[in-house]
Amino acid sequence: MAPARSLLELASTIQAHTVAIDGALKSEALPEPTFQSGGPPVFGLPASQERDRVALLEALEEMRALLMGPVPYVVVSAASWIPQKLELNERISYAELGKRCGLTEANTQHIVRTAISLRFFEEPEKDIVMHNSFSHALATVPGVMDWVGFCAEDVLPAAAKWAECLKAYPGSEDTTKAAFAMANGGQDGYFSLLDKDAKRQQRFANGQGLIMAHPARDPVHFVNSVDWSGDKCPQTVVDIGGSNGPLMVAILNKFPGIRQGVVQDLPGVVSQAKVPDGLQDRMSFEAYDFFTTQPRKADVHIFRVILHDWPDADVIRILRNQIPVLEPGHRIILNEVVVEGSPDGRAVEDQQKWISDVMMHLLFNAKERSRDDWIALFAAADPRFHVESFTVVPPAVLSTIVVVWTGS
Ligand SMILES: C[S@@+](CC[C@H](N)C(=O)[O-])C[C@H]1O[C@@H](n2cnc3c(N)ncnc32)[C@H](O)[C@@H]1O
Repeated sequence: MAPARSLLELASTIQAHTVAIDGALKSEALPEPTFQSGGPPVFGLPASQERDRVALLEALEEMRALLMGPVPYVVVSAASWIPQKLELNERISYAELGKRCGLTEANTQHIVRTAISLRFFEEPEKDIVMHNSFSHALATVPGVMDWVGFCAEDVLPAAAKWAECLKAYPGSEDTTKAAFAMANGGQDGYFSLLDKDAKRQQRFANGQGLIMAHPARDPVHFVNSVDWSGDKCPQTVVDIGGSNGPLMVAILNKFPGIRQGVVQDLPGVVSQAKVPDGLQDRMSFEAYDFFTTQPRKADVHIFRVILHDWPDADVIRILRNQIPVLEPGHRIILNEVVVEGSPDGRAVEDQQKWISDVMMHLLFNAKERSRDDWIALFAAADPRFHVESFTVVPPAVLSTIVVVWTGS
């Protein structure tokens, strides 16, 4: 654990990074973030400032924690349909908003005032409510409500079952014994339940799209981390569990030498996905279940934030299913969080990784893995896999793990 900084040290760190961010906003003529209605909903800071933004958030979080003490935070999943019932700049009474949402005036007031305390909505005059930029973003930014819905309806009920589940199935690595399964009838693991529910599956894909577009997870970090210059550029690439294809689009745009890029996912996902204009002759989608033998030969098979969703025994099955199409020198490339030891005090990044670890456990009975865990898993799947390299360049949070097939 890094030593705590003094209040004055923190204040000067905050000052330095704020000056850097302010300078970047001014030099690019970008607006400042604001809570005011009509303000930009997303802080559109250039990617070059991501390190300053994270360092600033870390210093602020440390300062806040020091000043607040061990006060529990209460996360309120305010009735998620409310933001969509209000237009930008519209001012209405709680009674009218309640009518639109099918809630009583009093319940609406309780929920919205709690949300106001968390910086969503505002009350410009007594008992009148309107959007601020945060609540308007909930109603309008693509993927935000899908992510809120996933957290409220998939994650929270699982979280409520977690303690019971840990006692009922200690140490289980079976997805059908995860807290999510327990909260949903105990028959299916997460993805098999989603495969029977097209709306929920689409909600997950949209929410995931939003999260994966975050500057720390942007596909740009993957394409910058692979050495595919000149002769090293693969001809054929398959992205397994590639959802609606954001990584493949970034790959094909950066590497025109790639002849064919195939995105594989479950049938319900690929049937909704579209190849963007300009990539029709190089990119395609195909249905493939990675618990069956891989049918498609390629120079590179990618798994991006896939294997952390699965317990060790399932990962081993998934990896072995790829072997029939591998030739010597072919690569499997992972893009995954790598956790090392106990959190080292870099609060923002550590919290993201360890909260993700908890989510993997309660949804899938899976986990985030260390470098040694990944090496051991490939060795257990087949000793002919050689883990060649781990690369992560901050502000990326996902490591690129290159694995070479050495068998015949
Ligand atoms: C966490 S998301 C990752 C999506 C994408 N790779 C990315 O980087 O955003 C997991 C993906 O695995 C897919 N998936 C789950 N089970 C699968 C299976 N048995 N076969 C193929 N894809 C599967 C899901 O549909 C989902 O798109």
